[in-house]
Amino acid sequence: MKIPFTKMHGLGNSYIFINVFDFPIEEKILADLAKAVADKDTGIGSDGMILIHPTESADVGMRIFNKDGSEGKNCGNGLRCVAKFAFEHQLVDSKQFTIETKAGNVSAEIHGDQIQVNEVTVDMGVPILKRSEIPMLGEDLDQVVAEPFEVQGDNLEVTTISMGNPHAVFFVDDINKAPLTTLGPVIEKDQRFPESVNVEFIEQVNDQEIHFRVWERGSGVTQACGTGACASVVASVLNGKLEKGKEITVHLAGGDLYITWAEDGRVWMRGKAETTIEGTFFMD
Ligand SMILES: N[C@@H](CCC[C@H](N)C(=O)O)C(=O)O
Repeated sequence: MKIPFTKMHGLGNSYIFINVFDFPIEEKILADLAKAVADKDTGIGSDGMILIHPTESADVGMRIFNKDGSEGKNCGNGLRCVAKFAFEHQLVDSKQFTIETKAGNVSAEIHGDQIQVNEVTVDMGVPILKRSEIPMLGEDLDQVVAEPFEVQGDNLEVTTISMGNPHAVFFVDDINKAPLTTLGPVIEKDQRFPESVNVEFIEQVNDQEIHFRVWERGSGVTQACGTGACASVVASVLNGKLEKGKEITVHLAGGDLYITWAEDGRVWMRGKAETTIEGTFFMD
């Protein structure tokens, strides 16, 4: 099978995008296809795969698959890339439109024009805080903020947020010493998170900036995570480290995202989306 693809990234968080408006793909091969395209040696190399598909409920639909073939429900960097792709390929006819995800519909706005999309803003919706809806096991509190969390003998504090997908946020004094590759994979699969979890480490810089590193569920260390950046700003506000209603610059390994947890409860994300390769993937 010869599959046309576009490789895009948001701040280095890269996905292989397949436009299934033009090229329908059988459901049963999706997990294997995601693993195959993501493989850097025998495939293209990416953090996963995203399908851009027709839908009745929004202007365009998106499905995200992690590097290990598991399906996520939301992807902030992917949303900005899908918005750029849909606008540039005229799947939509205005700069503001809606995108369906498995976590619900969001709206996106293009900054730029057909020649150059500079940035995309996405209304990421209202974060979910209730413990059972993260989901996280334990007493069903309305929010889990700075809760003691013992892992491999380390006594940490966790704040959990769902942006349609689950995030466990930990504050550290020095981002360069965050236990990303040691505790990241352990926390990802911790039994307290029945659907596994994306793991973020945050260092507060001042009242407008944070440093951010992520171990993503199903993909491991990535250069950036849009939903994780949103979750981290929400977690910082809940811990009294940042103010609601202010735009926060999140410094990720791959660049900056601008996130606001607005007074009305909605989270806004603004940042770049870029195209790197177009081609054909050969699959047996
Ligand atoms: N990189 C993404 C999130 C992708 C999905 C995630 N790994 C999950 O399984 O929930 C982003 O930019 O938000």
